Amino acid sequence: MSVQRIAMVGFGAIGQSVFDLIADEPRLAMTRIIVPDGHQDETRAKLDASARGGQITVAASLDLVNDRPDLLVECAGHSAIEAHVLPALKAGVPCMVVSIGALSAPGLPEALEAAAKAGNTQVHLLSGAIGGIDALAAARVAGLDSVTYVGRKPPLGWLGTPAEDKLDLRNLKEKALFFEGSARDAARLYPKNANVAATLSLAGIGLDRTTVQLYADPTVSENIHYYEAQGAFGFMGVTLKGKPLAGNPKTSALTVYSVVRALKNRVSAVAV
Ligand SMILES: NC(=O)C1=CN([C@@H]2O[C@H](COP(=O)(O)OP(=O)(O)OC[C@H]3O[C@@H](n4cnc5c(N)ncnc54)[C@H](OP(=O)(O)O)[C@@H]3O)[C@@H](O)[C@H]2O)C=CC1
Ligand SMILES: O=C([O-])CC(=O)C(=O)O
Repeated sequence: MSVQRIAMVGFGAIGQSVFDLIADEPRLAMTRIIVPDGHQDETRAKLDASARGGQITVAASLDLVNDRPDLLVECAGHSAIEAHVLPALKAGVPCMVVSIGALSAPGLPEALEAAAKAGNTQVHLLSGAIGGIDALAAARVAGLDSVTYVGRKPPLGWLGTPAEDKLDLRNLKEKALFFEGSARDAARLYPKNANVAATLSLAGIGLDRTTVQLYADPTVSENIHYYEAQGAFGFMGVTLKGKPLAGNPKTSALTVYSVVRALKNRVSAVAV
């Protein structure tokens, strides 16, 4: 299998961990890291400290002419999908996307599909912090009746969200429900925590029919995701207790491993 030249968008908690974990795979060559203007010196310094930085360009945008990647990996956020993923797809570069919550914005899933079709390529929506997406998407083939999702995180994982207006997060003593509604409303109100709800919706029965409950829980240290699906296939219930990443407590470490798995599968003789 030939070496894959990879451009990665975002060098935050996920991007840096992915960079470290693919270091031992010579067929995955990171050639460009795209970060916002003003972050380039800081990113360069981190790369130089890693001893692998010499071959890598740090820039604010893609160069599809002189430095065309074989693959683009997005680990950044909503704006990166519009700024970098859509143009890469249109130019025929396959893309992997981790900011799935962004796809709850009206029109964005359709825009991604149109861009991939225009470039005759594919966008891979990664499973990120949740598991069982293969089974859920397969179950959809026979028809799903319901998908319900319950998200539970330590109170500080909800700082900076509207949960702060409903709960005293720093002094919470017991588990508290602060949102109940559709995945569409969950994604609108809690966009930075909407990745799992949006992933389940895309694999299952859509944003309006997927029901969501969100809890802050001072008794847990993990990000706990539970969902149930019912349909012609039978029933499934999945619990995932994800340890948070040190660099960002809102993000489960499993998200990083899902990116690494997808990248390694691209260059492995056997993909699993
Ligand atoms: N699918 C899933 O299950 C999960 C998905 N995620 C999503 O993954 C993404 C990354 O998460 P995480 O690494 O924890 O977040 P971080 O905030 O730690 O890192 C994101 C980085 O991307 C940068 N960035 C933002 N926009 C752009 C852009 N347009 N171009 C280049 N760089 C950009 C940010 O820069 P700056 O600091 O300047 O904004 C920041 O450095 C988020 O969208 C998050 O919601 C997270 C967890 C689970
Ligand atoms: O657990 C995670 O990494 C992220 C999460 O809850 C979400 O965005 O839905």
